[in-house]
Amino acid sequence: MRRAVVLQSAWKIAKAYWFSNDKWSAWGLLLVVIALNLGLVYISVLLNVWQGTFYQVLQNYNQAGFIRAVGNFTLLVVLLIIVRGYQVYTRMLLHIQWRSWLTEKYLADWLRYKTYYRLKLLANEEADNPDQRISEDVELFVSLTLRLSIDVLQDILTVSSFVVILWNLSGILYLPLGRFHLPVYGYLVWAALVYAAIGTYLTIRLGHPLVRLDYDQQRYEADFRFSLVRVRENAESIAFYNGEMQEKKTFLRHFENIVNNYLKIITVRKKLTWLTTTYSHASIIFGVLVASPRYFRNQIHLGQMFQVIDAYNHVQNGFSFVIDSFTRLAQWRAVVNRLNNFLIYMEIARAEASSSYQIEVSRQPRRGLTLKAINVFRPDGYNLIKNITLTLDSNESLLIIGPSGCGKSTFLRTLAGLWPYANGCIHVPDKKKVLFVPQKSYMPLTRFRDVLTYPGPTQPVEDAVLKKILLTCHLPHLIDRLEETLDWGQALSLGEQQRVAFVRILLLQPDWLFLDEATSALDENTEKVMYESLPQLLPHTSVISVGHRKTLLNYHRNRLELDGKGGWQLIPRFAKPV
Ligand SMILES: Nc1ncnc2c1ncn2[C@@H]1O[C@H](COP(=O)(O)OP(=O)(O)OP(=O)(O)O)[C@@H](O)[C@H]1O
Repeated sequence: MRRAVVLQSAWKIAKAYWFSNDKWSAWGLLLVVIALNLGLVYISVLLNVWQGTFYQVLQNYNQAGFIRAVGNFTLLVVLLIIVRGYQVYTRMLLHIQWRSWLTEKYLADWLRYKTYYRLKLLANEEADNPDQRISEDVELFVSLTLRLSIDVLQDILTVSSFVVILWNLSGILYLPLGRFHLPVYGYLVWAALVYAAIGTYLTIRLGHPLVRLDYDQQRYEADFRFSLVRVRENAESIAFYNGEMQEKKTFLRHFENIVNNYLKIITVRKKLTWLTTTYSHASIIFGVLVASPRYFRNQIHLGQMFQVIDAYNHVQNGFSFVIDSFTRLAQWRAVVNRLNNFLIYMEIARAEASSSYQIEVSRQPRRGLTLKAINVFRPDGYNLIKNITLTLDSNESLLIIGPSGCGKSTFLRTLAGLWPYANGCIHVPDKKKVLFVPQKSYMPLTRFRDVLTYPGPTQPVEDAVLKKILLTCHLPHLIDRLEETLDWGQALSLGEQQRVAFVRILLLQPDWLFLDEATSALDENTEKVMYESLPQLLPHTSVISVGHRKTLLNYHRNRLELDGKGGWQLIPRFAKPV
């Protein structure tokens, strides 16, 4: 990204907080930090003046002046310690307030309109590892932005104050030019400026590759972490396949990227360290050398000589801000780039895939579900289901069947509003509860009671009700484990998890229920019990299922057959309701 674009993007990310509802406390805290910084600069100017006095009283063998100078020094240092402590405290307070606000914003954006799901469909590496963006990158952005901006401010203040001191101590230097002597005002300032400009230029040239390398390093680290997490999540499946060697290869491939990139980073860092060490050490003697002509001509005394050296160092440090902060700046650019891309891809994911893909959803007082000219596509544009039009009254049931890969699950995703690659019209009944149940339901890491009521009941569910439903769903052995917290997704068998999904259905009592192979792991008898419990306990619920098993035909009155080439056929009322 170009520099202007980086600044624009950083401003876009930062602006939201500084103009949010929290803006008054943010600006207030920032003002306090700035005031404390001003205080620190002022104290360092006083310490510089103190140096002049101190070395002069030493040179003059003035004991009373010496004792007074030691007393003043103690006072100044105590003040410095107190101000510095508060400066660090307020700066960190501002940091955590800003980070909290930004994290909440990113979390809300990521979860809004199912963006977390849509981002996965984009399958773009720029939108990868949202966990890293929200945890690490937000933290880095806040800490680096504060550090860089407050440091810049402090450096400008320091440089301005000490330039005045240096200017006053510089006097006029006469440069011999043939028979003339050219007067140079403030030569100590110009010398510092030229010295810092050369150092800055060299550092930028040398350190520039770090921007890309730091960016890649963060990405490789996140990919490596993610590959480890995947093995943890799929431990059993990998163990059955004896896939350890394959996994090891994947880990090492990701880790190799980390190492290779790191080697490139350390090569650049080595050169940069040579340059910055040379630069900072040379600057000490450079300051003395530049100030020495005036000292040896007796134009400044020893105290002023030390004052020049001290002021010179301050100005040097101020100018060399880019050098000291180069790696930080590189990191900051990379973080701004990543966060900006994340924002852009979240917006893209939320937007329609394209204007040709648009599902129009209207809510109607009628009780049935109507689909008009619905087309469902794969992301590559292949038309999975063409022009489907049908109406399903409430209390009806529909089974969707067809060969594997023909688009049954994708059709349900379209009806749920998750699938962006579709067009047509859907009229859905107004104010009705709708529930979609996938083949493998999500089991949060929480108490079993909360797993059953996920995503959270509007009213607490009584134990007696829970126990009764657990019995209905053939889960009697779990009745005594309601308070237990476990990784239930790992602990329960797939069949048990599917029965947990039925517990949720019976608790939620939806008006429209969509089941995507929700009984595929159950034996036929248990499947029968589950399906038969629906009309008995939820007589007003319309059920739409996807499945392969012939037995499912017994529990649905209508059938929709997909052929995988776009064709479909509705066979109404082929079976008796159970
Ligand atoms: N996120 C995706 N990216 C790319 N292609 C996808 C994605 N999701 C689904 N598809 C493709 O869309 C087609 C339909 O998939 P879908 O899961 O709907 O089939 P299905 O009929 O439910 O299959 P099965 O009976 O095996 O569960 C498949 O070819 C699949 O590869």
